[in-house]
Amino acid sequence: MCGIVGLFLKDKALEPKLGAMLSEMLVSLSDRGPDSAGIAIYGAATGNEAKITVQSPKPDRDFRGLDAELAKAIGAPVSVAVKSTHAVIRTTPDKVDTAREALQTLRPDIRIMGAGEAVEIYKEVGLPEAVVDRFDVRSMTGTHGIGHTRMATESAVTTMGAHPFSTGADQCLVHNGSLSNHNNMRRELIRDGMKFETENDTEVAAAYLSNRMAHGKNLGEALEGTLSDLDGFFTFVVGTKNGFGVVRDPIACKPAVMAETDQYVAFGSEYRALTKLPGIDNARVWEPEPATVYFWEH
Ligand SMILES: NC(=O)CC[C@H](N)C(=O)O
Repeated sequence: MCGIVGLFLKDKALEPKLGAMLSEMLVSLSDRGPDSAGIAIYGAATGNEAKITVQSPKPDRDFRGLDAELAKAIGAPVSVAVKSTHAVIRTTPDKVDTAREALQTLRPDIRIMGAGEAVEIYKEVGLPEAVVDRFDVRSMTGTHGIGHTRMATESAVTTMGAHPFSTGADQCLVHNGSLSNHNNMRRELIRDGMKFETENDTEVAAAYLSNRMAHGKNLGEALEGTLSDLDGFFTFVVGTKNGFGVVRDPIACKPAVMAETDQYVAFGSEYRALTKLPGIDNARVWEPEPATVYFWEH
């Protein structure tokens, strides 16, 4: 099982409702995965601000005074917006790597969920409803987003094992399925400098795409590569700063449905995830083909 959703807006008028629509879509698939849930929301990048979403098992201790300590350590302005166990740290784009390093020393228990100019990632153990409430995702505005509710097949049920997995700036991925060559692929990617936080197969798929894009491929080309380089079952839904992509393995045994109108492109593991979207009755609705890459960019 596992339930995945994605929503890529074309109509700016819907942006204030992105969090509410994506939350509704994910909650409707709760029975596909009780272990953990997560959502990535992309807001418009301003070009002069970067965001690092972090998680702490002890938020009261770790987030208190962090803004001033981190600003001093990296020599740049920092703000910290706390939401339950997560916080979004904002600083200047050139300081993201320095800030990540400084965090390891200042707050060793903090985990990084993702970073970039546009993305914020919220994920925890528990059902979608609880996760969406805890992080007030329904009130979030944005241009596109992806979400996941997990029934674990690989690796422990932990915050870090929850999807979306983010392995590159503004990149993240959710997955329904299981990969059979992820250990070999992980070793190959580590040899090429990629870093891993978990034993999870999906993290390998995310890192594979980040690695290919770091080598100059665009999102569509990187997704195409999964069809020859990754073995096993997969439906992937992927977000980048401006883009949104979908690919299914050649057998495509995991359910998937897409809908497109003038206002949005939407993905759901099942049609019930799409039923509340505006104009769905007149949308073009289709099952994405096996071994076929779909992607959209703003
Ligand atoms: N049921 C699934 O699709 C699981 C996805 C992935 N293999 C995981 O364990 O997280």
